[in-house]
Amino acid sequence: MILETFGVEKYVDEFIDSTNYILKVMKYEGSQSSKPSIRAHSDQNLLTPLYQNEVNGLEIQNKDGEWINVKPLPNTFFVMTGESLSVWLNGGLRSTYHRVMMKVSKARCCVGMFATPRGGYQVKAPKELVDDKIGLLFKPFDCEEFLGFYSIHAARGDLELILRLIVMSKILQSIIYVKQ
Ligand SMILES: O=C(O)CCC(=O)C(=O)O
Ligand SMILES: [Fe+2]
Repeated sequence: MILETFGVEKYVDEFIDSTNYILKVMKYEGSQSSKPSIRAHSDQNLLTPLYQNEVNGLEIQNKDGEWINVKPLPNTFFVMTGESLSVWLNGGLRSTYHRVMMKVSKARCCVGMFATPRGGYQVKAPKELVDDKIGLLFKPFDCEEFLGFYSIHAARGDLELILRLIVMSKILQSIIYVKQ
């Protein structure tokens, strides 16, 4: 549906063939802490459909910086866009900046299907989405290589570098969106 919206549905097969899926089951104990159970971030993959057991906790940030509670609806998936999709669409969709804040004592269970570009596939916007006005906004990259680099540095505790990368990506994002 997203590819159709952007008029690039001819890439659907290539897109699906180059995607891996990781199913993650998460459980958060109930808590009323003011600290997030998952810090604010954007997923680095393509898309994340989430199913929640009707317990609040997920929040997303809007363009004005306000945190909005995502009300879990029965029999409904909530789909978040990741950084790789944003790159593939040449900035056409913004990745969803989100966090988990537990405010109730009831435990929250959540299932997420993380659709991630396969290793060896270069995430690059198709030519139809690159015009003379905005050009190619992001350097093509291999998501698996990037995630490997990211986790090695996170495991080494190289937090300063990670934080710098996150700040840089946020600055780049704001420059790109101001440009648009
Ligand atoms: O539990 C959730 O609703 C979101 C989890 C999440 O953001 C993640 O695992 O990246
Ligand atoms: Fe996430």
